Amino acid sequence: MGSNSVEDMIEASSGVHFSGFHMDGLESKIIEKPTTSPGAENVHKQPFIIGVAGGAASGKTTVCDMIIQQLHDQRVVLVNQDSFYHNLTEEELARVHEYNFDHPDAFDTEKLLDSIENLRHDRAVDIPNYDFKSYKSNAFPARRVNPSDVIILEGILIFHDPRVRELMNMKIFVDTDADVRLARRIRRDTVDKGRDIGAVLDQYSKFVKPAFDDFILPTKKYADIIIPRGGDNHVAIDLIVQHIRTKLGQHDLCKIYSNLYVIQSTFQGLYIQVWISVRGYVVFRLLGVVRVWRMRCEHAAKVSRLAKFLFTGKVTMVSSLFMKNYRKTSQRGMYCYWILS
Ligand SMILES: Nc1ncnc2c1ncn2[C@@H]1O[C@H](COP(=O)(O)OP(=O)(O)O)[C@@H](O)[C@H]1O
Ligand SMILES: Nc1ccn([C@@H]2O[C@H](COP(=O)(O)O)[C@@H](O)[C@H]2O)c(=O)n1
Repeated sequence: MGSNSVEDMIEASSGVHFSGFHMDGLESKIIEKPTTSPGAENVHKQPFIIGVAGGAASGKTTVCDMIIQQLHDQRVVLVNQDSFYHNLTEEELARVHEYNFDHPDAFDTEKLLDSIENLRHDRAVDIPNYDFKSYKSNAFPARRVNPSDVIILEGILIFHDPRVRELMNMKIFVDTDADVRLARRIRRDTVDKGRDIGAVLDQYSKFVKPAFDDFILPTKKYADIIIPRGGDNHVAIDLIVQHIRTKLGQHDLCKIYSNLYVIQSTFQGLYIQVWISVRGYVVFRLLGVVRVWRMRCEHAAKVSRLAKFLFTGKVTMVSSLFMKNYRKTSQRGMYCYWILS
């Protein structure tokens, strides 16, 4: 029996309204906890925040650019941790070769947090344009950044502060060999920044390498994904982009319905794999295709019975869970609460 005919039968028998929302590749995983349950129209839309860390010249910016290019149908902004370097005092400027730009204290993390908080609350922010030559964050006009669907936070120590880390929906660590990073750094700092090669090597051995070992490498454990070879790793980047798209699908639902849960499937190989409940609406995955069915609770019982009939035995637990939930719950809004409790 083809999937369309099954869906048609279910739709015909239950009188459900098919919203037409597709989420291919939805995973069976809890993805978001509800906090409040305002009406769908009033729910504040939260951006999907991706953190990209890794050593200097590991290819973080390159990886971010590739991700942004591939996510061309999304509104994405890139916020670089470099923009939040503290301005140096006159004294520090006079002895700049003794300044450690690779230490967590070199960054104004409070300002970074403030900017992200504003973006998360739909407010545009001005991100400083850091100048590596003058060591100033106010040498150029700031960049106006508008709230977006996706925010990418990139920087050597972007995983260092737990408050920043906790804002991230996905964490990526770009893992490139130290000798490759050093070779790129020498070229970049001498050619692009006009620095003396002796000073570049001194800075590397005095600050960059120790800080990598002490502060950057220890944050690798927070990464959800580690990309070896940075931008050369097209397979990893393709997979990440695919994953972001999937997550954005789920995330969009969570943005719309604040009390949405995706529940863990324990019935491997079943046709109905994932059940999500949204304040009286039901979303489920049927025959490998994820569809959002909008139905009232009274229709849910009919669909449950039909599913049980069609997939005899296979969906007993799901449907009984479903029925039990339906019977126990008189208020529509309580539906998903019961499933997880
Ligand atoms: N895969 C690569 N192959 C060759 N050069 C690269 C590659 N990735 C990055 N680079 C170069 O290395 C330097 C640092 O890359 P970048 O992406 O800016 O790293 P990061 O943001 O980690 O400092 C840049 O000059 C960039 O052009
Ligand atoms: N005035 C400065 C500020 C920073 N650096 C170095 O930049 C590196 C971080 O930038 P990436 O884009 O490579 O992540 C870091 O290692 C700092 O030492 C600098 O040299 N001068």
